[in-house]
Amino acid sequence: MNFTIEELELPGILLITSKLFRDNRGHFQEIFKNSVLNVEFQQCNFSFSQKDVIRGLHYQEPPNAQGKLIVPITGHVQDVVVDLRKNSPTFSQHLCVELKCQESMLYVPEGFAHGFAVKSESAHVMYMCTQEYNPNAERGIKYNDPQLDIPWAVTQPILSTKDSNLPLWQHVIREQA
Ligand SMILES: Cc1cn([C@H]2C[C@H](O)[C@@H](COP(=O)(O)OP(=O)(O)O[C@H]3O[C@@H](C)C(=O)[C@@H](O)[C@H]3O)O2)c(=O)[nH]c1=O
Repeated sequence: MNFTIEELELPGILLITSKLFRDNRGHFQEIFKNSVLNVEFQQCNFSFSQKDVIRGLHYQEPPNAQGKLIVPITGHVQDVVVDLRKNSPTFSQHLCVELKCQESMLYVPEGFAHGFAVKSESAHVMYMCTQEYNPNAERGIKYNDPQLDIPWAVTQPILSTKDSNLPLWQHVIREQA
């Protein structure tokens, strides 16, 4: 078995490591195997970001909610998830996980908002999604929402205009109630 999987403090969030096979050419690594993580993916994305970028916090509304396998291809990111599952004992709680290329990946099931901050000079991040992108279902929460109080590793982030204007947690929850 080339993988180790550890469920973290928020139920359903899986930290995944995969064995690195080194040889005289370089190295080889498995990223995903259906027998290890029994998830069906519908889309695969790839983004490049410079240091101090924060992307997030993003999610899609059901029935377009996405589970995501986050794979840093280069660099080092602080990955952040927020539990949006109303019936979850950890509803509204967040988790920050350090992800380094070749060392760690994260599986984030449906029902979480997701984002990351780039700690290295740059980072290429690939992520596989269980549902296709749907701009009408796309939602977000302001990364620095005071109620969520996430200890971001980047204090003066580079953001997209869209992410600078995301609503606060209290408005998101009110809309969903
Ligand atoms: C996410 C996405 C974006 N796009 C387009 C929309 C937009 O014009 C451009 C850039 O989109 P965004 O600014 O939303 O990209 P980005 O901020 O990188 O969005 C991503 O952030 C991370 C944290 C996630 O968890 C992802 O699910 C996704 O929401 O790409 C697609 O065509 N397909 C997609 O699947």
